[in-house]
Amino acid sequence: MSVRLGGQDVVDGLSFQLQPGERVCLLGPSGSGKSLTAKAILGLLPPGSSVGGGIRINGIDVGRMRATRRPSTARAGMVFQDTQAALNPLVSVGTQLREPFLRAHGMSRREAERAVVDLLARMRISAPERVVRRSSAELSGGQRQRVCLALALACKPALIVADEPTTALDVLSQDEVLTLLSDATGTAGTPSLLFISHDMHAAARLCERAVIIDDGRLVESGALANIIKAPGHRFSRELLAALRHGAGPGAYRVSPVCEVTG
Ligand SMILES: Nc1ncnc2c1ncn2[C@@H]1O[C@H](COP(=O)(O)OP(=O)(O)OP(=O)(O)O)[C@@H](O)[C@H]1O
Repeated sequence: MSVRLGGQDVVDGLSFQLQPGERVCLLGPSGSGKSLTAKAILGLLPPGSSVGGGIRINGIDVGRMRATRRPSTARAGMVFQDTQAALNPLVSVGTQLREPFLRAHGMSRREAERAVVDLLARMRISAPERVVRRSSAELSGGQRQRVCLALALACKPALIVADEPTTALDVLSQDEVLTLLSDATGTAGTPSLLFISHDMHAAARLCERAVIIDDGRLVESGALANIIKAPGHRFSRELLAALRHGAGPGAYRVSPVCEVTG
C-alpha cells in the first residue's frame, strides 16, 4: 500500500496482515507515516491524497473507498488520541452510543439504551445511567477515551485501529485504557487490533507482533519477541532499549482480517 500526498509517496510499498483476533503494533519514528497508514486503512485520508496498492478488510477491497462508502463488514473501529474531536459535545453520550445498536443491530430504542449502559459498565465507567445523559465535554479525558472505545466496539468491527490512544491521558487513565483494549481484543470472537503508539511498554503489553516503518517504508516486521532478541534496524534497537524493563510479548496465532499490500 502507498499513500501519495503533495506529489510524493509518504507511505511507500507497505505490506502487512492482521489475523483474526491478532494484535499488531505499528511502530516508527515521528513522521514515518503511521497515522497516514491508519487513516488509509480507515478510509479517512485527507483530500488530495490517494492510495496505491491494496487494502482489504474481511476480504473486501476498500483501498479506494472512503469510510462512509464502505459496507459495515469492511469498516474498522477507530480510537484516536484526540477524544474531544472524536465525540460530538452537542449530542449526549447515550444518543451517540445508541446509534450503532439501532442501525447495525436492529435493536429497539429500549434495548439499545440498555445495551449502551451495559457497554459503558464493561468500560468500567461508574454510574453509566447518569453518564449517558451527559455531554462528552463534561467527562474527563480518560472517561472520554473509554466512551470512544465503547463506540468503536458497539459497531462490532473485525478490526480496531487505535492511533496513540493513551498519549493525551494521565498515567492511571493510560493503564485503564490499555487494560480495556487488552480485554476487548486479541481472542477469537473479538476484534483484531492495530495499535499505534510511541509507548513501547504499552505496545509490548498488548501486541504479539510488530510492523516497524521508517520514512514510509517497512523496515522490519515479525514477532515482537524475535525483534527484541535480534533487532535488525536502528529504530528496533531503540525499541529494545525502551523495552528493557518492560513486559515481554507472548506468542501470536496464525485468513487475515486486514491485509495491506504494496
Ligand atoms: N495532511 C497532510 N498534508 C501534507 N503532509 C502530511 C499530511 N499529513 C501528514 N503529512 C506528512 O506525511 C508524513 C507522515 O505523517 P504521519 O502523520 O503519518 O506520521 P506519524 O508517523 O504518524 O508521525 P507521529 O508519530 O509524529 O504522529 C510526514 O512527513 C507528515 O508531515
